[in-house]
Formats: sequence, C-alpha cells, structure tokens
Amino acid sequence: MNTWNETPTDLTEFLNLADFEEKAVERMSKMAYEYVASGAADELTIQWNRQAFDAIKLNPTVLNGVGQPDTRISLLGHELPHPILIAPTAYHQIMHPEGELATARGAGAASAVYVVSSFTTTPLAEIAQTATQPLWFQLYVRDDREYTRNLIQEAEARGCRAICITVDTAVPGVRNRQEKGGFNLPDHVITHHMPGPLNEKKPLTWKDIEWINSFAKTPVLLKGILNAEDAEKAVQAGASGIIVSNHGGRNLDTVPATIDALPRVADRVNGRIPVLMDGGIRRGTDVLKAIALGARAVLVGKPVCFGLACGGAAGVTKVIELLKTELEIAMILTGRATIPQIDRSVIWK
Ligand SMILES: Cc1cc2nc3c(=O)[nH]c(=O)nc-3n(C[C@H](O)[C@H](O)[C@H](O)COP(=O)(O)O)c2cc1C
Ligand SMILES: O=C(O)C(=O)c1ccccc1
Repeated sequence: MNTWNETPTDLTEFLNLADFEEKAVERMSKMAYEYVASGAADELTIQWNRQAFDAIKLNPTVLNGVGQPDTRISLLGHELPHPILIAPTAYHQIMHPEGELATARGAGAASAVYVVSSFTTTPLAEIAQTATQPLWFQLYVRDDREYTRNLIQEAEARGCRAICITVDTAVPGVRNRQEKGGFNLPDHVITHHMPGPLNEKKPLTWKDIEWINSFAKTPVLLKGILNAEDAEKAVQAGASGIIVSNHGGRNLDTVPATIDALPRVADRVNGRIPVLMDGGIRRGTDVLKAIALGARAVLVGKPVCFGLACGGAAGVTKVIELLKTELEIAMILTGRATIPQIDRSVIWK
C-alpha cells in the first residue's frame, strides 16, 4: 500500500490542459519533466502534431437545437461514455509517488479506459485491483516468445480488455533532450513486467502479429501506424483496431502530424476496423476534429502525465474531464447531438 499524506492540490485554478503543463514544470524533477515533455531529435514532429490541429478550422452550425450532447461511443463490442482514452505512458512513479495506482483511480473517476504501459512501475495485479473502469494493456514485444505469451496471458487474466501492440519502436528514437535531462530511473522504481531497457526488444514483423493473434483472447490493436499501406496490412494481419500515432513525436522525427495522417488511414480502412488516434490532443475541439477526420476515439499522453504530476488521481481525472466538457461544448456549437454525427462537414473547407 502506498501512503500519500500530502494535502491534495487545489485544482480549481487549472482551467485547461496547458495549465497542467505549466504547473508541472515547477512540480516535477527536471529529469521527469524532460522525459515526459521531450520529443525525438529536433522535435519537429512534436510541434507539427499541435500546429496541424491548430491549422484546421471548424464550421459552426447555428440554431441547431442541440442542448446536452451524447458522447457515448461503441468500441470493440463495448459502450464507453466518451471517446477519450488514457494513452500508455511509462514510469508513472517518477511523476507521482502513487504512480499507476493514482492513474487508475483518476481514470476510474473520469470513466476513461486506461491503457497500461508495458513499462508500468506498478504490478498489473495491483492496478487491476484499483481500477473501476476498463483497462487495456500496451505490449512491447521482446525477443523471447514465451515471455511475450506469458505477458499477454497475464494481462488477459487481470481483465485487460484489449492488447495494443506498439509497432513504431523497433529502436527508441534519438532522444537528445531526454538524455540532456539526465534520464535515470531511481533504484526503487521497478518495471515489474519489462526488466531491462527499451532497446532490448526485437524488430517485429507482420508474422509476429499473426502469431500473437493466434492465441490472444482479447482484441489486438496496432499502435503506431501512419500510412494507408501499413493500415491495409494491419487489417490483413487480423488486427481488431489501429491507433494512428507517431508516439507523441518521440520516435522518428519529421514524420507527419497524426491528424494529417489520419484521413488517409481512415479512408483505406473504410470502417472494417476502428481507427483511433493520438498525438497533440489538448482541447475538446481537437477531439472533435479527430473524430470528424475518421477516429473512433482518441488517446491522451503527455497531459495525463502532467495531470498525474500536479494532482495525482484528481489531476488525471481533471485532465480527462476538461477535455470531455470542451468536447461537449464543441458538439453543441457545431450542432452534433451524438458522436456518429461528427463527420467531415464540421471541418471548414
Ligand atoms: C512519458 C511518455 C511515455 C510513453 N511511454 C509509452 C509506452 O510505454 N508505450 C507506448 O506505446 N507509448 C508510449 N508513449 C506514447 C504515448 O502512448 C502516445 O502515443 C503519445 O504520448 C501521444 O501523444 P501526446 O503525448 O501528444 O498526447 C509515451 C509517451 C510519453 C509522453
Ligand atoms: O518513452 C517512451 O515513449 C516509451 O515508449 C518508453 C518505452 C519503454 C521504456 C521507456 C520509454
């Protein structure tokens, strides 16, 4: 059991996701902040993820009679109250002493699916005991097939409802800024399910995906697809879903913004499997734009880490709730009563 006796942070002054990032700089160790905030190399992709959202204009609809929008979605056979998921991020114990347990509680209070990273610093069993909302598991595939099979089976046994295989990290990116920040895990922070560093993984092939699909009992999603050709292969390999992602700009610098990559992937997939996206979601209008351009749901990475650092579970909850409230406002002002009504006509051409 963790005991965390500090007075809870007053979060009333946090009005948007940018406020969390601004305050997180002061609260986190330099090492942890630089780890979370940094991107690969010259950080062009990390900037483009945001700039591309900002460049998309919305088309309002007046006198539309929408009062309280319905944000529910159906995803992989389940109904979710809203389309905002918590992206897998490693090492929550360097962000807050309660680590992933706070994230799980925060996700529960915000009715959000929490995708637990392979590099969780809390055992999955403890997270599963704390969680009150669905968990998914993010998988880094390692060389040892038995290890990978056991990890998937453990995640499934703990009740995780989907496996997201991260396919964009055959090697870690050129993380100059993370290195300059002195990245180094304290001795007491242990990655229970992933001993050893990120770069001991094997280069994956489509055959590995088919192998995992042959025994996985839960839906398998591929996280880190950016173009239509790979999306088509994912469908052919039997994936149950795709997450359009550039890993938050942390891996291959100068790949495009995910919101620019999304429409082509969505067009090619053409509804055969759900397409999710992440990268740069900071406002409810970003969620609306992603759905308009073909995403069934979105995931949020860095802002959740900053929420966790600023306010533990309550900070995580507030980050998700702010986005959801902003999404509802954007739905009202564009005249969309339900998520399926958000189509490309909400984008200003
Ligand atoms: C601190 C941090 C750690 C991350 N760790 C993982 C991870 O363990 N596995 C993974 O698939 N993606 C990881 N990611 C990528 C996120 O899942 C997600 O793709 C990205 O953060 C989305 O962009 P955003 O931060 O702009 O929301 C990490 C991202 C951050 C910021
Ligand atoms: O930092 C990351 O983006 C990431 O994916 C990761 C994965 C494993 C270990 C450390 C970081």
